[in-house]
Amino acid sequence: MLLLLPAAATATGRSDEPAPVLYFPAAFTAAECSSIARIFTEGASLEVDERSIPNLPRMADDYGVARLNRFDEGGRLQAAGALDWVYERVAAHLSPAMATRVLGGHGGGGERSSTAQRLGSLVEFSLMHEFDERHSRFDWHVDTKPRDGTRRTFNVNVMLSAGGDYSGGELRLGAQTFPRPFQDRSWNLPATGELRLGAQTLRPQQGDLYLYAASLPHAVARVSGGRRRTLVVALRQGRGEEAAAAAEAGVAAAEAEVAAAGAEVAARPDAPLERAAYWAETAEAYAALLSPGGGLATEPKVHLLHGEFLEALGAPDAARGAFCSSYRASGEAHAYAEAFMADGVAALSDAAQPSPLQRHELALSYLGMAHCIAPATPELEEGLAAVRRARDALLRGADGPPGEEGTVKQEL
Ligand SMILES: O=C(O)CCC(=O)C(=O)O
Ligand SMILES: [Fe+2]
Repeated sequence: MLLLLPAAATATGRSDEPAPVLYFPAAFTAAECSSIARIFTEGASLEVDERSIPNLPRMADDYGVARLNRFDEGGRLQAAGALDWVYERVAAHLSPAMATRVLGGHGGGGERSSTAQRLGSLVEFSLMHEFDERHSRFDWHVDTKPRDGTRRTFNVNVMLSAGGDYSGGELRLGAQTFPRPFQDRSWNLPATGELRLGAQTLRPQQGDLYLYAASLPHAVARVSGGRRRTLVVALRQGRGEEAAAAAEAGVAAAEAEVAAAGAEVAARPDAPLERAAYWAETAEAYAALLSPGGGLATEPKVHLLHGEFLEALGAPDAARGAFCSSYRASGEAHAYAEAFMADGVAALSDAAQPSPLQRHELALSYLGMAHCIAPATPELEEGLAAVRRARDALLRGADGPPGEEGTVKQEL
């Protein structure tokens, strides 16, 4: 069944390369799901992954991971061919257009292999996720960012557990909605059934197969009981194919598009931007997801991920804007702005700073942050202007007006 979604394009007029989510209900039988689970429980190593993910300064670190991974250490299961039938099944669901989209072209020469072989050759790793009441969460995250060197492209997931095996544990995914036939299966579809980018809450049935870009934000909601198992296959781009793919997609055009979505992309000669078209799509997806109708505008963590994406892209100013949006999305913009403002005032008399100029620069960065979080705050604007004047006076030299620091503090 072909569900390649042609949509995100509408925002920019691109019609060829949507950020797709491919969904295939009942791609595996219950017995096959049990076989996959057995392959991993018997042949893979058990990893406990429990982490708290650092949040922005002053925000509580309440994002985290608590999961069990049955990891195919060193790709042993894969090398032994234990997963070949799984790759074959996945490949069998991909139309030629989808296969090209997910697995890339066959650039770089070499034998033209079957879709399943090609898929197998692009597996970065395979694991089985296990969530239970103790290992119950995997908060908003992405699995690849620009210039991270991973070449990760798509996540392939198979839901191995039956609905009655666990409670909670929905997959939240910033991606496109699915077409009408799946409307009755708790996809968050708009009533009209049109395609649009947004926040999806998926409750896959046992055996369902779904693929989505690893750069899109996603999260596993808390599992409140039972055991939830999923197969996770991480795909990457083939080696030596970037040049061919880039020539095809037109890197310059794609980079311009990324830039348009993420403000100025600073030159990063240290680490060239690979897969520009992939990141252009990701930028587009974030813009849509975080727009008022996109469904994720109120998720502080997704704004933070957006900021990290823009930072990695080389657009620090746009990244700062996204971080400020994260504070705003918390619903406590004022409290955060006030706290940064207090930091700014304190910086003016921070003895740890070696000079008055440095005290002012530090104060300006705090006040700038406060202003970015709460732009329409008159006293902040006045304070910022006052500190800027004092800093400029310091820059002009010793002939600046005396007592600026004191005056500024009073103004603030
Ligand atoms: O639903 C799951 O268990 C996996 C989701 C995920 O984060 C991934 O496959 O990368
Ligand atoms: Fe993930």
